[in-house]
Amino acid sequence: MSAAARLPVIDVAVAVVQRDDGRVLLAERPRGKVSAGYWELPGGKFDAGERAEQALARELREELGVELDAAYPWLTYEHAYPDKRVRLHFFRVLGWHGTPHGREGQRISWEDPQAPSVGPLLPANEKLLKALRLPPVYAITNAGRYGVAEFMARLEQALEGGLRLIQVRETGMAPEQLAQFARRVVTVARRYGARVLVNGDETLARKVGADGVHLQADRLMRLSVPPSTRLWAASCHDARQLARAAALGADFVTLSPVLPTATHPEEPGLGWTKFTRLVHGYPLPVYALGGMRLELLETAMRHGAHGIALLSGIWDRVVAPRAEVRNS
Ligand SMILES: Nc1nc2c([nH]c(=O)n2[C@H]2C[C@H](O)[C@@H](COP(=O)(O)OP(=O)(O)OP(=O)(O)O)O2)c(=O)[nH]1
Ligand SMILES: [Mg+2]
Repeated sequence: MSAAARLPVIDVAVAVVQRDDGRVLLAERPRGKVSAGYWELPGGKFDAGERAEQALARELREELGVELDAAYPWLTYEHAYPDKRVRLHFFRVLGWHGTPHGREGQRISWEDPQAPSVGPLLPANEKLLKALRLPPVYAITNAGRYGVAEFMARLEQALEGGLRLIQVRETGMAPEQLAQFARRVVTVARRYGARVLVNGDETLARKVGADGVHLQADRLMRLSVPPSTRLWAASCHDARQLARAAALGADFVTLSPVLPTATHPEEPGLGWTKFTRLVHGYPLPVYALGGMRLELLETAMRHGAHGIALLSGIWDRVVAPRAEVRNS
């Protein structure tokens, strides 16, 4: 056992307070506390007998003078400092009242998680910022259903509507056709700053200039070394697979099937209760997959999901074009 593993773990509730414009509330650690001068997300240690949500509400009141109305559990991960280990229980704070201000004399600032202008941040927060850069919707291509030309039009429409993360998965295409299709998806995604993962094939992902690879669960379980692409994700269906993805350091996972799907309507799926149980305490962002519709995003988040993954529930939808997000 390493020295760090022997240190007791301190549970900490941490608030991800995000405005509609995506900016996140960061606070400077006050003078006199450990790591003074570092910037962090507001929060603090559980008091004896407190549950995570209670600690979160109390810390927001004490540190920022705001009352918590609604928070969804998000990631939970541990970080080892030289002299201690902390288990950070992150929550997305979606409702609060009052005006946040530094009640302990600390500076606070609403920051773009992509490029915070304050710092240094606590080293433990790096993973969190990476997770924050993942959008709420992950769309899986379905050109087999529409034909490539029609699909590309729908993809463009979804990108106009704000889609920023795509998985290329076309089981019916021959290799050359798939490569050509994946290239087209990457080209159009780039114009919107959207990221693309290719299902199952690292070599193809590199060849077409995609951001990474998305592995099926059986590949994940056989893997000894994680893919070296910028981004990688895996499909999980149970606790063992989730644990494996976490151990290998995936950027995110999908967990499925949550609800009955169009292709397997007779299968009940995990249901939200089991989904919540599986993702409770999990360190990586989880997209709920299976029977999802855009309307279910908030339900999924309430049950601990980072977001939702959609295969059919997105392309059928006519998304109103928003001229202002076009950056081609
Ligand atoms: N609040 C917060 N703490 C973090 C983050 N990342 C991280 O490693 N930590 C660590 C730093 C601290 O060792 C611990 C939280 O302790 P704290 O000093 O905020 O605790 P507290 O608010 O209860 O303060 P106190 O009662 O000890 O004065 O967790 C983060 O993003 N926010
Ligand atoms: Mg604190």
